[in-house]
Amino acid sequence: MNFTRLLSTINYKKIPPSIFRSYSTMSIEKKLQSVFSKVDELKPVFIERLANAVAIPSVSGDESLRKEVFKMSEFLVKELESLGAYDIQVKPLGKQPPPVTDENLELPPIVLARVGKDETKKTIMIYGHYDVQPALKDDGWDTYPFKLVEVNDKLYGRGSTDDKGPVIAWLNVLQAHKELSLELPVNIIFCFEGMEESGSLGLEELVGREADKYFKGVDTCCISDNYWLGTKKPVLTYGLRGCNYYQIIVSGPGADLHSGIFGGVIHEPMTDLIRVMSQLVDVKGKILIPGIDEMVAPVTETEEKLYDDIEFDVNELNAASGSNTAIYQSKNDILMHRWRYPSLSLHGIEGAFSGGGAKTVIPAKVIGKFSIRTVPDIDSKKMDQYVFDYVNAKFKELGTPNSYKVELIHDGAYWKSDPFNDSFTAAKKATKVVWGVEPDLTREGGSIPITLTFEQQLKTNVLLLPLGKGDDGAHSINEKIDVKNYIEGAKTMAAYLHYYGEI
Ligand SMILES: C[C@H](N)C(=O)N[C@@H](Cc1c[nH]cn1)C(=O)O
Ligand SMILES: [Zn+2]
Ligand SMILES: [Zn+2]
Repeated sequence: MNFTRLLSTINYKKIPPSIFRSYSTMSIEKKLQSVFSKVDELKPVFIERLANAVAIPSVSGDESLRKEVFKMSEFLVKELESLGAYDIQVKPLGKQPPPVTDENLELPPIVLARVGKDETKKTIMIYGHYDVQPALKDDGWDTYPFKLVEVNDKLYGRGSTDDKGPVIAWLNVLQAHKELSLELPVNIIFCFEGMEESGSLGLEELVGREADKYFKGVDTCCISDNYWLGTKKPVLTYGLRGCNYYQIIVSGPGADLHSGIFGGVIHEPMTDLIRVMSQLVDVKGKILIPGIDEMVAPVTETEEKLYDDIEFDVNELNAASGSNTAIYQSKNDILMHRWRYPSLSLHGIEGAFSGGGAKTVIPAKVIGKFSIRTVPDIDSKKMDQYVFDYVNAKFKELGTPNSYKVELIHDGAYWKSDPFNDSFTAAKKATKVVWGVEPDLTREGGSIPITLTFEQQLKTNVLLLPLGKGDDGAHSINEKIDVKNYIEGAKTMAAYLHYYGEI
């Protein structure tokens, strides 16, 4: 039975009014028992809802798929409407700023929605993103990336863990409450964006504009858009690295050329680019651009001790990467280099020959892409200048007549907070009640560009409540979320709302 048909079989009017009265005297634990049973009962519906979301290839980084990103926003609006959200606003963000191929490309909208309007209750702002990373079957996926496939209790598909799984899990929490006719213990404001994987363009300005309007009265923010550190233990997260993404454009010849005719007699753009890109970082991950490491905050004794309690080892890293390629073997080194030191990664070269076979071409124009993950206390603007100066100096050393340009595509700030506020307390209780263990407190190596803005603009704290495991393969091939994490994750979210509501 499809999801819409299943919903239509439920007659909400037939629920006796006595149910509403009985909840008011119930303990949180009793209410949660009902919610958990309902979540278990609705598992097939929840999986189908995620399948419908994954089927929309909402890749924000691919201009040709922008209409799919819009379609995904419409999908969310329909789901929110059917689950009782109100004041749903689809906020346009205007045109995508350069660098962009189509100057008229519209940014996907921000979807805002409210659930509950009880002034005696606290208000939680829940953020998630409905865009995904690119994915092609030919990248090496075992199955078509935009069809959710269940194998051995794991749900495979692009966005299953990042971030459609968690976004849909919040909607599942609404449905469980609705079907139980159980009032939510807090007011919720949803904020879903469609450009997170491409630098959250336009969102910061929107948050600034709406801070005292739509977001007025927010007590805390909760984001489910990262992952457990390993595969066994749930975590709560209090830090993120930032991300500044750059491109280097090199062009020379008027067209792609025959390497037999022009090889050895002209300056090749690709040779220049590779020479410069190879001088950005060494093979052990050391950033070669002067000035960046010098801005990193020193390690304190208190911080050093925090790593001792965390469950993780190099085998978990190797398992998640599917290799034995770790640079560091000790837990502390791995965690510090993932969480509190910057890293520079080379991502690709647009315009380079990348197919099978042996095409003998000299590409006329190539664009190298790389990013730097930033940490406290790196000054983002200063770092940009160091990058530009270094790349320009390296090109000058080449003495090439090819033209070159280095530019920032997007940036997003790092964020670090204190994991000892009411929101973390509620999430710790929720984790314990669902998973039976205390969560580890972690930082995340990835980035969620808008996090710091929420904290600053809404003058509140942010909790990261990840659902998926460290081996989910976010951004990689065969991305998945375990059915258990998806279902127990929804329970954890629900329990978090109830415990936060009672504080
Ligand atoms: C952690 C989050 N799920 C994520 O994947 N964030 C992206 C954000 C980003 C920044 N620039 C481009 N994308 C990431 O960390 O890569
Ligand atoms: Zn992502
Ligand atoms: Zn994400």
